[in-house]
Amino acid sequence: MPVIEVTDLHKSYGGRAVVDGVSFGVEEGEIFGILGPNGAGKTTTVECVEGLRVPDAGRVRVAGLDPVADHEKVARVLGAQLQESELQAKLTVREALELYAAFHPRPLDWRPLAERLGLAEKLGSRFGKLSGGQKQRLFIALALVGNPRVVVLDELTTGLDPRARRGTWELIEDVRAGGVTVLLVTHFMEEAQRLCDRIAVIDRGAVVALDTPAGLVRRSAGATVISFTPSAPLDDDEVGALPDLVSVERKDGRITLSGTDGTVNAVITLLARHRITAHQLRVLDATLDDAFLDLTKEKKEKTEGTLT
Ligand SMILES: Nc1ncnc2c1ncn2[C@@H]1O[C@H](COP(=O)(O)OP(=O)(O)OP(=O)(O)O)[C@@H](O)[C@H]1O
Repeated sequence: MPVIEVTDLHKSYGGRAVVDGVSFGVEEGEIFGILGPNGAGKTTTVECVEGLRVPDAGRVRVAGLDPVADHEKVARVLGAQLQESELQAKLTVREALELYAAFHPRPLDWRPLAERLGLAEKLGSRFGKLSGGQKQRLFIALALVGNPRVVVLDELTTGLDPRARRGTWELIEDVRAGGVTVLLVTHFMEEAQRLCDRIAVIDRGAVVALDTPAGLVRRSAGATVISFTPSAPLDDDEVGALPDLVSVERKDGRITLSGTDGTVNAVITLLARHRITAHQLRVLDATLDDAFLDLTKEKKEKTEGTLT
């Protein structure tokens, strides 16, 4: 049974549906990502999972519990990243960690957690005096200190420098290795690709795709791009007839085609048949970025610059 179940969730603000029939299930021990453009309804969805918002319709369960009706029980199994307004400016880092540990029956030892998140030097500092990245790291520590069964991380590493970001990814991988289920909202494709077992892409309040990161990339319309400068002109009709062709661009004698592996093989066969040499040949696989842009219907841009 999934540890998080969201079924046909609906939520409107002022008559405008921002979550419009979202369903997904997260298995125990999974890292499940939610990706989507700004305003897609991701935070609203996870806040319904956390019991911070009351759904208009639909069903949400965390470890079999209703996050609204069983809020206190859910709070014992679920750790969530706080919003800045939820912590008093005068609280020190140590006090915040001790306070949040005290809320839970079997908390983690907060000292190694603070050390791991680079907060050991800041234990005596007041929350209001921390930098944005230090606050963010404290929020991650507070989400984990209760030793939760499920942790919800909304924009986990936003505002962190690259070293802190990588350290946080390793921490989350270790947390998962300990059996914790992670629900992660992110805008960083590298983060989603590295951490997530499965990803739901939400656009305009609805799940438009749910798959593994590799599965999402495979669905991308122009999953493979081949670019080259032919030694002699290529016939338009023959290019247009290539299998699985998604787009063709010609610029300054260079041709860029997107399609599948089949398109690439057919181009190579076509070139060989006409004894045309492909100068500066480049073949690129699509990334999660490409899949995201395709799935959320934004204009995909594969420029010459990215290929050379
Ligand atoms: N309390 C509220 N009252 C009115 N509208 C709201 C409220 N909270 C969110 N919204 C609106 O609902 C929509 C979805 O917001 P939500 O925060 O869920 O999106 P998101 O996908 O998390 O976006 P982002 O990536 O920008 O954080 C947005 O248009 C937002 O302005």
